[in-house]
Amino acid sequence: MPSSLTSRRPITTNCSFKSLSSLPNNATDKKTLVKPVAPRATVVYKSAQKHALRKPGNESLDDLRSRLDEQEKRLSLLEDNRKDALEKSIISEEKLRKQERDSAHLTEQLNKLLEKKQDVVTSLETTRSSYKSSKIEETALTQSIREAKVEIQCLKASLDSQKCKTELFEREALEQKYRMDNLRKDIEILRRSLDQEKQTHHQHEKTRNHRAYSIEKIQLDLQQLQNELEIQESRIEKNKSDNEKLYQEMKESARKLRENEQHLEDLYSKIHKLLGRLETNRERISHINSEIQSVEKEKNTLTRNYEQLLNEERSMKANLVDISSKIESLTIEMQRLRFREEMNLNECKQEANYLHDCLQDNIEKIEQLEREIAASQQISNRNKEQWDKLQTEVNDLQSIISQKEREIEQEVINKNNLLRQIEQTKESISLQQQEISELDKLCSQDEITRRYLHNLVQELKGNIRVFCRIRPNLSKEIESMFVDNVTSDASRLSISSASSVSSITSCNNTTLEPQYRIFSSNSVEVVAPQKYSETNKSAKQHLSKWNFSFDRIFGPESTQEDIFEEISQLVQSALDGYRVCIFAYGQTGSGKTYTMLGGENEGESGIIPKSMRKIFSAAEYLHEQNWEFHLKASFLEIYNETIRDLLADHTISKERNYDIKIDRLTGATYVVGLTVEDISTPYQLEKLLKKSVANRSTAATRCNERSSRSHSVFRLYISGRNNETGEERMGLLNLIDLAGSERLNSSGSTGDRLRETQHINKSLSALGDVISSLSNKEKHIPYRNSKLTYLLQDSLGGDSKTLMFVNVSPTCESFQETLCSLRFAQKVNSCQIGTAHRVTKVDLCAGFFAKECTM
Ligand SMILES: Nc1ncnc2c1ncn2[C@@H]1O[C@H](COP(=O)(O)OP(=O)(O)OP(=O)(O)O)[C@@H](O)[C@H]1O
Repeated sequence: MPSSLTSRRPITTNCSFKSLSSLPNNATDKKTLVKPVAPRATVVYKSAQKHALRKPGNESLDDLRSRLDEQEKRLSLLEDNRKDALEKSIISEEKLRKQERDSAHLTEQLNKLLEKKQDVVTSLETTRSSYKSSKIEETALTQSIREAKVEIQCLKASLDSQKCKTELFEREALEQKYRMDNLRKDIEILRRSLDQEKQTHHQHEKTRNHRAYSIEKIQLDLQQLQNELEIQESRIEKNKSDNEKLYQEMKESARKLRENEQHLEDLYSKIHKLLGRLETNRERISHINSEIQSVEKEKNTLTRNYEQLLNEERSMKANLVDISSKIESLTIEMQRLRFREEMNLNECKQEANYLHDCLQDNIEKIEQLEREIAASQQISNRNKEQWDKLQTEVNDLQSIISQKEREIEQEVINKNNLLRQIEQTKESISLQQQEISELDKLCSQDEITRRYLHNLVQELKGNIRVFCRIRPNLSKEIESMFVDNVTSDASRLSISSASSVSSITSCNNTTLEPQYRIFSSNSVEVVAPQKYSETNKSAKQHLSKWNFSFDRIFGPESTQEDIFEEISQLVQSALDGYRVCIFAYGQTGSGKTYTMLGGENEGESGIIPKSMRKIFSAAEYLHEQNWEFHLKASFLEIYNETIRDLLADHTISKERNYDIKIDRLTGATYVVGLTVEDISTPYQLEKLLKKSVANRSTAATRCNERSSRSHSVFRLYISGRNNETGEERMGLLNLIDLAGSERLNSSGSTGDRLRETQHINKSLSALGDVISSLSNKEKHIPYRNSKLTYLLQDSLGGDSKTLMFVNVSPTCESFQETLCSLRFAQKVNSCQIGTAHRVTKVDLCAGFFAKECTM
């Protein structure tokens, strides 16, 4: 304490006096200082005085001398004692002086320490005052933060209320949208009901009154809807103004937030400054602490000095103890101060942390508020857009309503007109219905007559018929012809066409190449130079001629439709319950597959797909006459005299051995284990055909790169029943694409291909043999000579209808083959193989059809 410290100074002087007072009172100079050693000298002096009191005359000289020596000794002794005392006094004097110096030094140091303490106290006071001011600032800041918080809360509350309002608005907007949707649906329903009304209006006169009533109702509803729309509009208007207000409020709150933000930023900077000041105070305190530590160190050294001095000088001890106690009290005070300072510092730190946290919170809140403001702005924008949309929709709806009103008016006018028309139409319909029933009767009679006449025609034509089809030159063939003409064969002569009916030239218009001249629908003349003639090479004529006549000849210009038109009656026969067999014969590349299955392009479908279409449409037509048809199909190929199921998996079909059997009851042939699929839609049939075509074995030969080296047999089993008459029919349609007929030397085949060709030729000649045997009415028909004839035994007999297509290729290279094919076809054409019979015993046939499926 300053007062105590100031009172120390006089004490220091006292202290020095006190130390001196412990000395003898008269010992203020050197002479008096000798006296303390007197006791010993006094004893010597007293004994000398005692000797001197003796009587001098009574003593001897020796005694005197000895006494003198004694005296001299005593004197020297005294002198030594005196010297010792003097030395000791000098030493003690020096010690005292040193102690005095030390004490003066200590006093000086103490004074310095006191000064330093004074400084520390003053600095502490200034720190305290600055701390107080910072505390005041802090409280002010806390207050302002609190205020800011309150403001933020207010803003939050206002934002919440705005949010609520926005949500409310959104909900309202949704409700409006929902209502609008409902309105739209109502309008849609009304429109539909209007349409229905229109229809019913056309149908029944009775509903007229009801419709008028409903129209009125609709009009009323529309009126109501319009009113509702107006209400909605006013609501939307109100919402718009609310929205505007909300928008303004939001703007205001955003502005306030921005201000608060600014304020918070100021607060933040103040806190920053305060923290800086706190930091400097902390530094100062640490500095003071270090000083205190140094003082403490010094104090310790001093204490040690004091303790030494106390040992030497008791008088100083009390003062030193006092000083040390005071120093201790000061230290305690200092510690107390330090503790307080630390406390303050901790408080400051906590406060600063708290302020920092508050600041962070505020920043986060501000950010959140900003986000919320942005979101609410977006919502308001969206609401605005929705409102605009709703308004446009309302406008649209209004225009639709007005249009609908006009339409309704028009409808009312039309309604009366239509009513009149309905009456007229009704009358005409009743008349037409009468006519139709009459025509129906005539139709069923016609159908019976048609079938009878058709079969009559078929029988007259003969049950085996031959059609010849000459395909056109293919583009690649024409190209190669052109190249030949230009490059190598300049010597060729050109001749004019000899045909007045229809003619084609196969290669070019020269006499050196064969020509096919179609004179009528059933006769063709083949003209060729002698080099093409096998028998007549040495003949004098330049040209050889061959005439062929068939049931029908189709030239290269004939289309697939032309072909099918001619054979469609045969397909009809299959539906009528006959066994029909159509096969295509001819050399490789002559157009057999094209005729049976068709070409790759659209509109080139052949007999098989066309027949299927015909059967489905005819079955549909006959369904009206109570006929119910069931179709089943199988597709097989005969390759190297081995049967393969084209509807079964390739690997299974390859491994299996398919045997042909004959049903003894019906005489029908069937293949054991062959796949027979039920067909109920044209799509199923199309799928089946695709599958079988993919499975069909093809191999490349020199003659045709897509040459099919097997006979393919498509069999369609048709069973029909008339539910009214109970009549039953069972037809079978065989559509066969035979393998290419080639002469061994022309095909150039070797190895496997040679074997294939041999098998093909063998089976084709077996077919010829069967036909000729049938024609000659031989007892034994060699059906078993090949798998093909054995399989077709039931369809090549007298009670079935057979049609053979002889396909002709017009190329020069194929001429010899063509000639062979035409000759074979001519032979077949000359055969007469009996009259066809319809199969009507369904029960028998059912067994026949079921066999292929099960065995
Ligand atoms: N009438 C035709 N009109 C147009 N092109 C045809 C005609 N006939 C056949 N062709 C074409 O001639 C080529 C050979 O025909 P296709 O494959 O039908 O002969 P193919 O007699 O079945 O031969 P293969 O016995 O080798 O199977 C094919 O490209 C085919 O499109």
